[in-house]
Amino acid sequence: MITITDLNFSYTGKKPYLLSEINLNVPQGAYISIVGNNGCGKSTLLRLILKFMLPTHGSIRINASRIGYVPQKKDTDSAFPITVKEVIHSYGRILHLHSIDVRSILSVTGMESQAEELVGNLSGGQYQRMLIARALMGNPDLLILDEPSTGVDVSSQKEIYAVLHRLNTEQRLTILAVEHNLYAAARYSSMLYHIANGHGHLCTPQHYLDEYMTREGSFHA
Ligand SMILES: Nc1ncnc2c1ncn2[C@@H]1O[C@H](COP(=O)(O)OP(=O)(O)OP(=O)(O)O)[C@@H](O)[C@H]1O
Repeated sequence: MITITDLNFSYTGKKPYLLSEINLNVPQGAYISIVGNNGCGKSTLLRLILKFMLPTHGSIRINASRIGYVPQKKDTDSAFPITVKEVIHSYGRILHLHSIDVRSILSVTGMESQAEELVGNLSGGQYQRMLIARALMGNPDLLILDEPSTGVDVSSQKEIYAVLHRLNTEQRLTILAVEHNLYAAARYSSMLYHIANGHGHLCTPQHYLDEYMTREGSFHA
C-alpha cells in the first residue's frame, strides 16, 4: 500500500540527512507503528508520506484510494467553538459527501452520545476518538495517525486502541501510526519501524522489545 524507496530527507535539502536510505513497504492490512527517540524524524516521515513535503531523494508510492489522517492533538484547535456534530458535517462538505449520518459515523468510535458537545468540552480521549471518526469518513483504505494516545488517560487509551485494533483486524484497514506509546505499539502493531540515527529498521514487536528497549530506556504503558 505504501512503498518508500531509497528516501533521503533533510529540511535544508543538503547533507546531513535527517532521514537516510529509508526503504519501507507497508502491505495492505498491516498495522505499522513508527517508533524512535524524540526528534529522530518520525513525524517528518509521516509528513513526507502525506505529501506535505517532497523527499530530497528517493520516492514514495501510495496505492490507496483514500487516506484518513489523524494529526497530533497539538496541531488541532480544540478551543474553536464548534460541536462534534458540526466537525463531522464540515468535514463531510470538504469530502463532498452528499448524505451524512452523524450518529453512525460517530458510533464507530463510540462517540455518538457526544454529538451535541462542544469540542472544547471533550476529554483528551473523546477528542481523539472524534478525530478518528472524522478520519474514517469516506471509507479510507489507509489510516495514518500521529501519536494517537498522547495526552490521553489510560482508560481512554484502551478505548482508542480497541477501535484501531478492531478496524485493522476486522475491516483489514491498513494503519500507519507514529507512536510514543510503546506498550500499544508492541501490543497492537503487526510490525514496528524503528528510526535511529536517520536510519529505519522494520522489526517484529518482540524483536523491538528484546533489542531496543533495553538500550533506549523504560517501557511506558
Ligand atoms: N519545519 C521544520 N524545519 C526545520 N526543522 C524541522 C522542521 N520540523 C521538524 N524539524 C526538525 O526535524 C527533527 C525531527 O523532527 P520530527 O518532528 O520529525 O521528530 P519526531 O521523531 O517526530 O519527534 P517527537 O518524537 O519529539 O515528536 C527535529 O530536530 C526537528 O526540530
